[in-house]
Amino acid sequence: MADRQYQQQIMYPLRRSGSFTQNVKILKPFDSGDIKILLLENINETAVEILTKEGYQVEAHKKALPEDVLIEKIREVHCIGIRSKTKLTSNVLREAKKLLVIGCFCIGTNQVDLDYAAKRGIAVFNSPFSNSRSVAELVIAEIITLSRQVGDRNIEMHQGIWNKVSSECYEIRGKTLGIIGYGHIGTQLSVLAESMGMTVFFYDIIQIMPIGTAKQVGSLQELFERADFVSIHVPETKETKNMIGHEEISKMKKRSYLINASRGTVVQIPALIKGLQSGLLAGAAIDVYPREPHSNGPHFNDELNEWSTDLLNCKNLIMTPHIGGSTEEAQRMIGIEVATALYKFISYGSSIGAVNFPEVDLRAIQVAEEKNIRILFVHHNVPGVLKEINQLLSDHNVEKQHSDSHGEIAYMMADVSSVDDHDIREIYTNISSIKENILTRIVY
Ligand SMILES: NC(=O)C1=CN([C@@H]2O[C@H](COP(=O)(O)OP(=O)(O)OC[C@H]3O[C@@H](n4cnc5c(N)ncnc54)[C@H](O)[C@@H]3O)[C@@H](O)[C@H]2O)C=CC1
Ligand SMILES: O=C(O)CCC(=O)C(=O)O
Repeated sequence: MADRQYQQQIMYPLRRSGSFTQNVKILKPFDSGDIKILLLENINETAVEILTKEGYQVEAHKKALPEDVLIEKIREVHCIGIRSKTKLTSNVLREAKKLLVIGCFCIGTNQVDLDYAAKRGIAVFNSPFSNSRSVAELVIAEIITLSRQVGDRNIEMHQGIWNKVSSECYEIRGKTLGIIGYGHIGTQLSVLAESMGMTVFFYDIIQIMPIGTAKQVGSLQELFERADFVSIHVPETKETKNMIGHEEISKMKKRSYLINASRGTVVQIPALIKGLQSGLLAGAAIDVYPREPHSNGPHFNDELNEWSTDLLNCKNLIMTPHIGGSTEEAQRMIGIEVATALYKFISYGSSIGAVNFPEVDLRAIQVAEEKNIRILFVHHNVPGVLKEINQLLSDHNVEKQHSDSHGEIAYMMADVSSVDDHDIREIYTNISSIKENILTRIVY
């Protein structure tokens, strides 16, 4: 058996995936040794299984790591998987000398410095909608719970207090829901709310086709004037930071309800507390906070956020520990989806679905194409680079090539046939010496 074929079949026997046909060649990296993966924040077991089966070394932790430990560990790994708590700032990423790819096992990617990662040639993947339904269902539960003051009755019963009241307890049928951010979660919520007899209005910065009989409004002001319940489903951006403060809350209908399961920086909590204390708001539900603890335990206090005690003392306030997407179904789906994107990028170079990177892919190399190699080249997006690379490859047969750009960076994949083992290093050295090179890899 030829040496390369032997390595692929004997040394990498686990690197097989159900999504690949038998004729597809299992590729292995040139010159990067064993691939090490660090998974944090209790990422679902499905991801651990998929990545281990690919032959990678997987280290999984249940919690987020303190920044100094994170920096220590990130220096050694090719891939890191996180959820919403781990902050991958430029300070942290600067230390990541071997890092190829980041997997956000969630929807939000605001915890990662996406531009800095791209400039370093590090692709970032997320799971754009696998937990959307879970968030929407939680919000529906909260709308009913707030409307019936179930949270307060539950606390009282746990204290042995029987307090049977109907004052200010309502059905949700016939009430109006105002959704801010009509994306994956907002639209799911819209459908569920309408099926329970609510009228839905939404505000979004882009024009969106309404689902069912929901209607888009032109301003937040209009939404606040109409809505009995306001639920926020925007990403964390410069524009959404502190989006809801005293001024916005004062425009909401008297005795309305505010729900935030988006990001903790979107609602100014002191303004929310004031709205609840003054009686303007009849209740609120909060799943996300400006600062969230790194691990489970008794960490939610004034040291973490200075207003915690005031918030905890508010009436008809449901507080949950960022569990909008925390269901078995969502976590399983996210585990499969993100882990699959990660191994396809690491082993085959496909960047389809990356959030900060040009999306490039090539059809698979077949087992019969024994001497084919795949060049993966991330470079600065300036004129003349492709000419240079194609000159370097002019003595070889480029079977297929795909290139695309995203802002300042570009990514090229090229499959080259009939390359002898001793030529691989030379190709690698030549390409990675191009002035505009950010990151060159070869898999074969
Ligand atoms: N609590 C939890 O566990 C979870 C929280 N989330 C958060 O929810 C956010 C939304 O998730 P998806 O619906 O999947 O996102 P999405 O990207 O599908 O939809 C977001 C919508 O917000 C709109 N938008 C952006 N900026 C806006 C602004 N300034 N004003 C009004 N609308 C604006 C966008 O145009 C888009 O239609 C995520 O970015 C994440 O931060 C997501 C999943 C779970
Ligand atoms: O489940 C998580 O850790 C984070 C969920 C979330 O906020 C997201 O998907 O953006």
